[in-house]
Amino acid sequence: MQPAISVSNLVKTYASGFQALKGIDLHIRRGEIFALLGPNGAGKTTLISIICGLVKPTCGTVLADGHDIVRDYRAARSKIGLVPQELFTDAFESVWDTLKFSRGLFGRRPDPAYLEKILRNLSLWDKRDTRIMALSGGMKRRVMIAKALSHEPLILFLDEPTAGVDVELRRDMWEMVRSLRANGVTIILTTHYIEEAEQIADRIGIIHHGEIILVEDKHILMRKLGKKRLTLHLQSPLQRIPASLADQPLTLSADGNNLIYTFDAHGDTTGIAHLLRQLNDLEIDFKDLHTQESSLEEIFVNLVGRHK
Ligand SMILES: Nc1ncnc2c1ncn2[C@@H]1O[C@H](COP(=O)(O)OP(=O)(O)OP(=O)(O)O)[C@@H](O)[C@H]1O
Repeated sequence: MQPAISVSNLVKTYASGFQALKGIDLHIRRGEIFALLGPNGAGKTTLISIICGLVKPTCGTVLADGHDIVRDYRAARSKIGLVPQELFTDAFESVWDTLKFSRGLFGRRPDPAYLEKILRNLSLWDKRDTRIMALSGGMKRRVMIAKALSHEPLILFLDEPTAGVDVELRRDMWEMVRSLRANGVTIILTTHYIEEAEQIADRIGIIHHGEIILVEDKHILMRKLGKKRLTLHLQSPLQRIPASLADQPLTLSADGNNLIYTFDAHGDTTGIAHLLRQLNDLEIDFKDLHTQESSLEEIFVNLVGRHK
C-alpha cells in the first residue's frame, strides 16, 4: 500500500545558511500513529511545515497520499489537517463560522452534521456561537483541532498538541486521536512528553540535528533498546560500592540504602545469580528487591546522548 506520507532526501537550508534538515527519508504508514521525537531545534517543526506546504524545501520530495506537495499542492494539502504549535485564528469570528469557512477553503461541500460531530467530540458545541477571542486558551486549542479536522483530512499533524493543556483536554485529545485512527486517519504527532508517545504511538521516529536517527515500532524499540533495572533494598546502608564489585554495572543511591543493577533484559544471561552470590560472600544482605523496565524517555535520552 502507498504510504500516507513519503519523504525522500529532504533538505532545508534557511536563508541564514543554517541547514535544518539534512536529507530526510521517512515513510509514514496509512492509519498509524507516528510520534516524532527530538530535542529542541532538532527540525520537527521544519519537517512538518514543509509537509504542510508552509515552508519551501531546498531539495527533495514529499508525497502526501501520493500527491507531490510542491507540484500538486492543492490536492496534497486537502489530505492534511494541521494543528500547529502556536494558536492563531480569526479572533472576531464565531467558532461555527471559523469551522465552516475552513472547510470551504478546501473546496469541501457544507456538512453541518459533520461539523456538529467534531464540535461535540471536542466539547465545543455549547460554544459554537461564541467569538474565538472570548474563549479560554484551552478552548482555543480545541478550536484549532476542530479547524484542522473540518475538511475531513486523511492525515493529521499535531505539533506539540498537549503543551500547556490541562489533564482533561489531554485525555479528550488522546481519546479523539484513537477514534480518528480507528476511522483510518493517519496521525503524526510531536511531543516533549515522551511518556505520551509511549502510551499512544505505534511507531517512533527520532530526529536529531536535522537527521532521522531511528524509526522503529514502539514495542520493538523498547524490547531492543530497553534495559531492566534490579533494585536491592539493603538491610544496612553502604558507604560505597565494594571494590570487588567495581566491574559490575552498579550504582548506589545517595543515602546508601539501595544498590541498583542494570542489565540487558534480552541478553543470554542477566548476571543476577552471580551478583547475588558476590553479595552473599561480602555479607551484604537485602530486605527486598524489585525490577523495573526502562521507559521510552530513558531510551530516547540515551540515543540522543550518543549522537551528540
Ligand atoms: N526561519 C528560520 N530561519 C533560520 N533558522 C531557522 C528558522 N526556523 C527554524 N530555524 C532553525 O532550524 C532549527 C530547527 O528548528 P525547528 O523549529 O524545526 O525545531 P523543532 O525540532 O521543532 O524544535 P522545538 O522542539 O524547539 O519546537 C533550529 O535550529 C532553528 O533555530
